[in-house]
Amino acid sequence: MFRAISSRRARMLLSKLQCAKKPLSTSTSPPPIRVAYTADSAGRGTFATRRLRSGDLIHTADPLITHPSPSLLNKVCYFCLRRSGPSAAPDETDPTVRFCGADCRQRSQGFYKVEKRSDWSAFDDHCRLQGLKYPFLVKRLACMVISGAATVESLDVLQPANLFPEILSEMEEEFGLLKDALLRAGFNEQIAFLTKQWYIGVLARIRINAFRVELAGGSYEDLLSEAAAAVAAESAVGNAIYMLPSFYNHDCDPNAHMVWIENAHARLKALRDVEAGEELRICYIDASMDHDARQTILSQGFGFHCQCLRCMSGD
Ligand SMILES: C[S@@+](CC[C@H](N)C(=O)[O-])C[C@H]1O[C@@H](n2cnc3c(N)ncnc32)[C@H](O)[C@@H]1O
Repeated sequence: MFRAISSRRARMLLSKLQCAKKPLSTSTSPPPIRVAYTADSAGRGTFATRRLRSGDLIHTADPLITHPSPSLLNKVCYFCLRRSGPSAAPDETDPTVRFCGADCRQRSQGFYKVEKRSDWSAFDDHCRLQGLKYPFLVKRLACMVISGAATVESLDVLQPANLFPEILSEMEEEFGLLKDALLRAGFNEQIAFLTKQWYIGVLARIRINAFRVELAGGSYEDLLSEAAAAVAAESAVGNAIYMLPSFYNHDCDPNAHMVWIENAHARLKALRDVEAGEELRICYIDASMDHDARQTILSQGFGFHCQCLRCMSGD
């Protein structure tokens, strides 16, 4: 039914999956899924290796890269995206940044030290004015690479988006501002990897693999601020890149979904009974939209024409 990935690709994928240095939580047993090529045009996908029941936790996943939504910067943890309670003190050197605790502060140390050395005002202002969120993930990855917390090739295994010439020219400005901020801070040899080609390659992967992190848990107070944030069109606490979840394909009537309770630590859950060998698919968009709206967003945002059973039935 599907082509298995070659052993060299499988080894590469495994090493990528293991590259997150310390997970937000640990799980010992391997997840009941495997990544393989689908029989249709969707490329690689995830398949159940045993029967799953509706509601089963398939696996959890920790992000490789996170970044808070720009407007919630002082309201969520700069590392794990947990909503900060009254006890979360702002960073001593930057009142706009908060860590939820010593662990997140310690685990951010490397990239944050690099980030703190640079003046990001031009880059940040440009992204905010243009309403861009993904360049913040590239900025964080670049700082992680410089600090040794991630490798230059961290995202290479993920599928890139096809970029149109207009988007490529827009990226040139962000790239220039990112590089300039790091050069001005005295990073020279350390940013030899930071070429326009690297920037575009990373952003092309982030565009179709980034998840909007929307927390399901929370107190009444959180719900109020969530409602306020939703009004301001900012219901997500941030964006994050995951490795294994990036291999889940889309279906408008999915059999799996990804949930976040308190922070960017994600849970992949079965939405109905799934047989061994069946492909697991999640819904990339708001499933309540009508057929035409879903098709437009999937085609413009993800570059594919959805041919799931729901779309084929015209629903
Ligand atoms: C997050 S990736 C999913 C994993 C990807 N198939 C791979 O090989 O890495 C998203 C991309 O997968 C493809 N894809 C996902 N769901 C699809 C579907 N239902 N039909 C066709 N292509 C799909 C599209 O190219 C989309 O941009």
